[in-house]
Amino acid sequence: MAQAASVVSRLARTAGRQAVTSVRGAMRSRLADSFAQETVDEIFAFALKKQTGVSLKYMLDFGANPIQHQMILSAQFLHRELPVRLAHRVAELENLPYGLSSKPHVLKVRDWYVESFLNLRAFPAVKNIQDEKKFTELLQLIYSRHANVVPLMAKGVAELRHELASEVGLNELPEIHQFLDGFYLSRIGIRFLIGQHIELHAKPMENHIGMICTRCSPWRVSQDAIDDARSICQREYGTAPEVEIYGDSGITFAYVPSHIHSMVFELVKNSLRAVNDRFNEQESPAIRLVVAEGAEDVTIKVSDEGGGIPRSGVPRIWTYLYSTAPSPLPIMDDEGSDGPTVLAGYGYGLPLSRLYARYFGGDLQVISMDGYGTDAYLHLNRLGNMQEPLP
Ligand SMILES: Nc1ncnc2c1ncn2[C@@H]1O[C@H](COP(=O)(O)OP(=O)(O)OP(=O)(O)O)[C@@H](O)[C@H]1O
Repeated sequence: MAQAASVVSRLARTAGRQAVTSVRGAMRSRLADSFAQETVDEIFAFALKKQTGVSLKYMLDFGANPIQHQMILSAQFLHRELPVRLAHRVAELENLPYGLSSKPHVLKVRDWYVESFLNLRAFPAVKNIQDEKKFTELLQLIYSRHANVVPLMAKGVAELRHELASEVGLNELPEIHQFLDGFYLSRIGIRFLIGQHIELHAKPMENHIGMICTRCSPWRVSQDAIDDARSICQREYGTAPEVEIYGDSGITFAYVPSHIHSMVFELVKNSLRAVNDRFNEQESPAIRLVVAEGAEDVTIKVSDEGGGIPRSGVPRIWTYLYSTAPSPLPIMDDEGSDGPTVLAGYGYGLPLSRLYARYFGGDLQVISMDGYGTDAYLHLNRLGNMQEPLP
């Protein structure tokens, strides 16, 4: 697992470096159309700085006693680190192939990154708890500004796919997938760091250090995710197959419950759809979810008898915008408001869930038995001492 994650981070770092070096000319000119030369130069300089990763364990040790001194240290770290990470992403967004950089939705996302970069750079050094409080307000603003980045990027990529559909399928555009993987992975990291700092200010919850629950129960979180996925399935299909949980209900470990929830939700949602589509009105076999604890990982397996995935289609399930569900397009309005959650259709569920798992050194594997069903293995790194993968 650690090996897989380090390969991801190595690939992502290489891609990031290439983007930064080759972007020099294009970035300076396109950015200069919308921003002052001084801003362009500053972003360019920050895009060449090295990003600094943290581990879940570091966050746990650091946030165990969020005394004022630590809050200030955390704010100082973010004040230094976030502009570097944002500048790296601006550089990439300016240098995308096939004209993706000039798509209005992508430009809008880029402008959010530039705005947040400028806000952070304009903020004076954090020296005391008053500065730290104001800085946290800025972090809140940035956090909500970027809330709809995923749907907006999806819209830009969907537009590109539509344009190129006659020449080449998006699945044949590995650069776009590599970019999106790195971009979304970085976003997960940025939002986790900001979210963690903001949460340290919230009313303390038992066994919680910010967003991390030190006694997170994968069983309980999975049960919630199952309930949520089944209720959406019920709404769409009028019925929802049973989901049975097996394994040790007493397992607890330090992890971010909201991450587990969203990954399990996606997996169960996929299984519900497959089983429902295969069995229609007939009585369907239950989906089985197993929770197991090993020395390194907590693994959650979701197995269904929904007919599986044809072998030739398996690599495509990891690509963005591949879905066999009828598209719920228009994806979202310009502001990216999601509307009601639907059971499937964007093709983001699996690739994004895998990134969430990899962010903390875990992984997601999907093994299909065509004609029978699918097993998804979600490996969660229980030690959390992996360094963040940094694209
Ligand atoms: N358990 C499964 N059984 C059969 N096919 C599956 C299963 N899980 C995934 N797939 C296939 O992989 C495709 C991509 O899945 P993914 O979760 O990435 O996107 P989606 O569910 O179509 O859309 P969304 O972005 O809303 O999650 C699905 O459309 C489906 O064809």
